[in-house]
Amino acid sequence: MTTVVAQGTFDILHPGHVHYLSDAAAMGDQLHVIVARGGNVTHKPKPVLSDGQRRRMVDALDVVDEAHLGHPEDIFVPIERIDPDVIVLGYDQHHDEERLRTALQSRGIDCRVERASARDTPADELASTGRIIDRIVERRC
Ligand SMILES: Cc1cc2nc3c(=O)[nH]c(=O)nc-3n(C[C@H](O)[C@H](O)[C@H](O)COP(=O)(O)O)c2cc1C
Ligand SMILES: Nc1ncnc2c1ncn2[C@@H]1O[C@H](COP(=O)(O)OP(=O)(O)OP(=O)(O)O)[C@@H](O)[C@H]1O
Repeated sequence: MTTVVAQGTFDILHPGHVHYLSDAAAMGDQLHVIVARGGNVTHKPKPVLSDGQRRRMVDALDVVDEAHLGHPEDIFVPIERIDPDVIVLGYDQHHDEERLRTALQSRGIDCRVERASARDTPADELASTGRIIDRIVERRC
């Protein structure tokens, strides 16, 4: 049984998220997803939706076995509990794979780090939370 972990903010689900999570699920038998706490999202605007709503929506996806809210302070606490064989990063996520491997080793966590593939977005789709919000502002405000 290969356990896989994916993680992200997942604010306003879109086909890019489905692609990432399907790719991650295909790398093992069981997919656990860690949903970032809004308070820890500092590299882009804070999520619009609450921590609980984002977790519930990810948990409802077919490819996901279980979605967990992230830890408020220590990102390795949920990893230690889930004990994955593989962590799959999104194709464009800012985390440095080598630094993550080193940090996992120093915590005594034995797991691989992989990257999901990118996806070509069809012309009629918006596969970006930021772009969906821009479209809403443009059309509804
Ligand atoms: C292995 C790993 C575990 C993580 N665990 C948590 C966590 O427990 N709590 C949290 O708030 N963020 C956690 N994060 C960080 C968020 O998921 C991070 O903000 C996310 O990578 C943002 O991605 P996005 O910009 O694609 O949404 C973790 C990141 C990694 C790489
Ligand atoms: N079009 C896409 N193709 C492949 N993966 C994607 C795509 N869109 C998002 N993802 C993956 O899902 C992860 C989580 O997405 P995230 O919550 O950051 O939303 P986002 O839509 O990329 O956000 P924003 O557009 O506001 O930067 C991303 O880091 C990325 O790896």
